[in-house]
Amino acid sequence: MITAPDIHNSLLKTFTWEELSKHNTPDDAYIAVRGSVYDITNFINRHPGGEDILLMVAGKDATQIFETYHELGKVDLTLKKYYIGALISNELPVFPDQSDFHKTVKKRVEDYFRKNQLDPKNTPFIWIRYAWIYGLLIGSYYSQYYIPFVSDHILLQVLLAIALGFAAAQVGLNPLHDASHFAVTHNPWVWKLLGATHDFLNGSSFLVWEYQHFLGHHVYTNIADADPDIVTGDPDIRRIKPSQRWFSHYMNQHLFVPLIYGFLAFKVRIQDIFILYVYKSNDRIRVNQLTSWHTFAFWGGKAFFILYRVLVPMLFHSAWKVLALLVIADFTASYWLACSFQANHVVDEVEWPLPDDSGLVQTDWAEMQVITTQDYAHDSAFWTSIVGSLNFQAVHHLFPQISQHHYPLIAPIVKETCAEYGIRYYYKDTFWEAFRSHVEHLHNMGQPPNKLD
Ligand code: HEM
Repeated sequence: MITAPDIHNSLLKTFTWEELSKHNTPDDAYIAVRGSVYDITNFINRHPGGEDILLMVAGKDATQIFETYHELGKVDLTLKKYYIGALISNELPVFPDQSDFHKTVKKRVEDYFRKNQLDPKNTPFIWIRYAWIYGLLIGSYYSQYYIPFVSDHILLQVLLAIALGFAAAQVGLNPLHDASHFAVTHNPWVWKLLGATHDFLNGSSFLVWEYQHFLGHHVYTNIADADPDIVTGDPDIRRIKPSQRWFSHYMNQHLFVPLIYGFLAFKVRIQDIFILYVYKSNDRIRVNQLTSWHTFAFWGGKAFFILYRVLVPMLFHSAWKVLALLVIADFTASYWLACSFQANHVVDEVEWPLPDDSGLVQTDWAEMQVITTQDYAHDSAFWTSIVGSLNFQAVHHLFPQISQHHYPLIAPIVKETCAEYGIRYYYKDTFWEAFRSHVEHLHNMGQPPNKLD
C-alpha cells in the first residue's frame, strides 16, 4: 500500500479534489493515490503502460485503478518519486485500505503465473478468437450486400444481418473489452488499434467505453451516483437499485424493460457525441482533453461506419432494405450485449453498496467486486466463448488486466480465497438462471417498496 513519504507536516501541501481536477492535461498532470497527490507530468511519456491511460486518469483519484493494474507493491517506489502533497477531499466514493483478502487473492494469482511461467496477457488462442470474430463480421457484411445469389434472397440477408449483429457484439465482448483493460499483449499500440476497431466497425467510441467501463463501472461497481452503468433519472424507464424512488409505472417493468434493450447500440452511438463534446463527462466521470488519435478514431470511426453500413450498400439496394437490415443487426448486437451485462450485476442476489456520509465505502474494494457480481456456467465452454468470458465476472472484476483466456484457471484460486475469508460468491449454473434473476430483480424493484418489507 502507498503511504505519504515522511515529510514534516508544515511542509505538506494540500489539495481539494477541485484543485486536483485542474491538473488534467499532458503538460500538467496530477493524480491521487490513497490520499496522496503526485505530479506525473514528466512520467507520462515514459509509462510502460502507455500515455493514454495516464491522460485519462489525470486530475483524478486513481487509487483502485493504480492498485489493480500493477503487481502488489511493484511500482510504489516509482510513484513515490512524484509525491507533492495530500488530497483533503473526495469527488467520488473512497475505499478502506486493502484488506487481507484483497492482498492474499492478488498475491496468490500473481504467484500462480510466476510459478507456471505463464504470461498473463499473451496467449495465441485469443488471436484465433479475434480472427473468427472479425472474419464473421466482414464475411456476413460482404455476402449480405454484394454476393449476387445471397443479396437476391431477403431471408438469407436477414440471417446474415443477425450473424453480423452477433459478430458486432463479439467485437465488443472480446477485442474492445480486452483492449480497454490492457489484457492482450503488453503493447499500448495493440490496445489502441484493437480499440479503434470498435469505432470503425461498430460506430461506437472506444474512448467513451474506457471512461464508462474502465474508469467508472469497474471502480464503483453498483454504487449509485458513481457507477455509470446504473445511472438512472428520477423518474426513469426502469427501477434497478434500492436507492431509487418508486413510481407506479415500475410495477410491470419486468414485462417491457427487456424489450427496449434492443436500442442499446443506437443509443450509445449518439450518446458518445454528447459525452465527449457536450457534457464532457460520463455521468460523474469527467472526460479529459482528447488527443489527436482519439479525435481521429472518434470522427473517422463514425464516418466510416455510416459509409460502409449505410451509404455504400444503398448504391446496390433500396434505402428501406439497408435500414431494415441495419436495425436487425443492431437489435441482435444490443440484446446480446445488454442481456449478458445485466445478468452479471443487475440481479436480486448481489449487493448495492452505498458510501457513508463522509464518502467512505465500508467494504474493501476487492470484497466489493465479488459481492456486487454474479457468475454463471463456469463449466460451459460454449457460454465462456460467446460471452467473452463474462460468466467469470468476479474474476474479471478482480483481475481485469489478465487475459480472459486464463479466467477458468484462476477462478478456483479466487473461489477458494473467498470461501476462506467468508466472502459470498454468487453463482448460477446456467446463463438462463442468471438472466432469470435479472428479470426477477426488475419485478421486485417494480413493486412498491413497503410491499416487499
Ligand atoms: C493510475 C493509472 C495507471 C494505470 C491504469 C496503469 C497501467 C499500467 C499497465 C497496464 C502497465 C503494464 C504494461 C504491461 O502490460 O507490461 C503498467 C506498467 C507500469 N506502470 Fe502503470 N499505470 C498507471 C499509473 C502509473 C503510475 C502513476 C506510475 C508511476 C508513477 C506507473 C508506473 C508503472 C511502471 C513502473 C510500470 C512497469 C511495471 C512492470 O515492469 O511490471 N503506472 N501500468
